[in-house]
Amino acid sequence: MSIYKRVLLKLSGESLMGAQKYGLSTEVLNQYAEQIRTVAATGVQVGIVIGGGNIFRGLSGVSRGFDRVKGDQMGMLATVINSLALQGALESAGARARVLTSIRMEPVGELYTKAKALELMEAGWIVIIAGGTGNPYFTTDTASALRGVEIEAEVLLKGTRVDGVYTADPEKDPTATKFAEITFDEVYRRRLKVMDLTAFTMCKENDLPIVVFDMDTPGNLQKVIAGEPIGTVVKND
Ligand SMILES: Nc1ncnc2c1ncn2[C@@H]1O[C@H](COP(=O)(O)OP(=O)(O)OP(=O)(O)O)[C@@H](O)[C@H]1O
Ligand SMILES: O=c1ccn([C@@H]2O[C@H](COP(=O)(O)O)[C@@H](O)[C@H]2O)c(=O)[nH]1
Repeated sequence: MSIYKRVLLKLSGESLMGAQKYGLSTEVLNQYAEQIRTVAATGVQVGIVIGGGNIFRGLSGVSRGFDRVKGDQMGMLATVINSLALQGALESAGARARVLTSIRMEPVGELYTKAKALELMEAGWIVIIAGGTGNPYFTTDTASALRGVEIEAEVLLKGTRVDGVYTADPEKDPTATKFAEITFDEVYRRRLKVMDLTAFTMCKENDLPIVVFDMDTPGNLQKVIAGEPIGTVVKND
């Protein structure tokens, strides 16, 4: 059962490492693929954007002497590697998945357009949108907000390794408490780090609600799609 017709799922690149220090964990990929296959089988249209932090981030390159634009392009290519890996895991799980890229690179994937993404989703394909926004100085959080708004998703599902938005970073402050629901304005006021500000503002201005939830627990994606209150909902008043 789904309360949504179309969703944009943002997956953390860093989470794809699992217990490793770098790269891709087959176990995590297969676990994510199984959750996504299950919800897509209920008829909900699924668009996906994946981060690249398990491989490369442009900013970390700058600290090692890389040019920022080249570093960001390397980061965007890292998201393409992750997207192809997830596509493979989805196919192995028996799902139909296609990769569209924000930077032209056929035959790796067809160039992303809104029309192509909608055509595929309406025909039952899971669509993975790779390569971030295609531009440096952005993040995949911003890419997920942008693509979520473009494809007219009803919600941006931010699947991450924490189970919601807290009063402070729960990985640093054990006394932090979780919000079941919070407004965009309250997140600004409290300076909480839900997503980077560019991504966050894009969601607020276009009235795209965000659900932050723990993707590492099997079955959670299904629960979020069914409207169960397991994460944190961020929305306008
Ligand atoms: N107030 C807060 N509530 C919840 N999480 C918070 C908060 N402040 C900071 N965080 C941190 O945000 C992180 C989740 O962000 P995210 O999923 O974007 O990870 P990422 O490593 O940036 O992903 P990617 O690899 O895609 O760039 C968690 O590690 C969490 O500790
Ligand atoms: O639109 C975009 C998206 C991403 N990048 C670069 O890729 C890396 C990885 O993405 P994360 O969101 O950090 O996982 C990012 O650090 C940027 O360097 C980009 O340039 N433009």
